[in-house]
Amino acid sequence: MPADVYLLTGYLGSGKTTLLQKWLTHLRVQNENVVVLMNEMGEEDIDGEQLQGFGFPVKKLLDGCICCSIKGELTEGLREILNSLQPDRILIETTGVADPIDVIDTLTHPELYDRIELKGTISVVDASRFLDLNSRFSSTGSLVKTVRNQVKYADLILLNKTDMVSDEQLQRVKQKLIELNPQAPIHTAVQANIDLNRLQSLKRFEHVRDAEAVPTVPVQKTIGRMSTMDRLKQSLGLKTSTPSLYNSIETFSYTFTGPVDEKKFEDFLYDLPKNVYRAKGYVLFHGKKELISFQHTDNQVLFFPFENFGPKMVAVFIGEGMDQEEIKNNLSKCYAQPDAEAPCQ
Ligand SMILES: Nc1nc2c(ncn2[C@@H]2O[C@H](COP(=O)(O)OP(=O)(O)OP(=O)(O)O)[C@@H](O)[C@H]2O)c(=O)[nH]1
Repeated sequence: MPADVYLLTGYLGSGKTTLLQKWLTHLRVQNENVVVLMNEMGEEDIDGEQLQGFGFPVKKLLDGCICCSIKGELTEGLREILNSLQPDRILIETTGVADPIDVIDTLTHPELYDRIELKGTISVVDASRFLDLNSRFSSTGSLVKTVRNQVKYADLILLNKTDMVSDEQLQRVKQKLIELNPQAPIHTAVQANIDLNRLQSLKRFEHVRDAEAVPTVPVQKTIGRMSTMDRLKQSLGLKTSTPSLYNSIETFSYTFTGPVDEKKFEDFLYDLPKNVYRAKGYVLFHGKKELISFQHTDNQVLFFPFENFGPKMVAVFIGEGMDQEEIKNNLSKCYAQPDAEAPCQ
């Protein structure tokens, strides 16, 4: 029996790991043989730590994007998983900047054809940022394209973070999603809450829609957007005319040397420049014992106590054209505690 494969896509910080955590909790109860394959940019594995403790093997492909630079490693990684673990299901979480079309291309490769069955692509969309990311005026061309492809090639759209938008904005986002992908059902959610049986009964190119959605216009999805010339150029190691977003996205990490001041660190994250698209990691605050998992997107900063003390105290930054020195310099100012307040007279 081929293993069922589900592809989780969606822009940086949209809620993919949050969904995965819920899904794994559900699958654990069902006693299934599941393997998670995670892809993160950069050498530090932040999301993988969040998936420990579910009792399933988590395989990691770090420091590259499975849609382009380490595409070969995806095929290799899958082959290894199939041979050694013989799973019933494989859940793949892509990086937030992966173009799903290239990953789908790999998953439907003849070599893997009879060993896996791609059940579908689930796209997690951040309702609070989608319109902005989709705007050609505020995003780079390659970013817009990736964000759109993440929606276009989805078999199910999880419209997440609806707690952060008004009803009016939510309707505008939905309208845009339907324009991009009239076929995929849209599920609105907070904290990626969805009936998980819906995910598991997912079918590629399904036509089921929410009652509230407008009538659908069937479209033919195509796989492989690269031209023959580009494929030839790529096989020769030459630059193609369709550079992926990954080409311009960079990451760097910073290892903390001790605890930082909570307020200063929060301000530092809120003040990160716009070209830092995502920051996440683990940190210790002065006067607190537990490790904190922090999450930053351009409109949200969150701190959660993290019970597992395993991970390193490290911050990972993802963006374009980032001034690393400036960011590290500002971060180093967070170590000092503010002077104790003068006692009232
Ligand atoms: N306000 C709000 N926050 C959410 C919601 N869903 C997830 N989050 C938070 O958003 C942050 C990012 O969520 P993740 O699940 O890590 O996002 P991701 O897509 O896996 O991020 P990357 O892997 O870095 O691309 C976390 O701190 C979540 O707790 C939601 O519906 N509303």
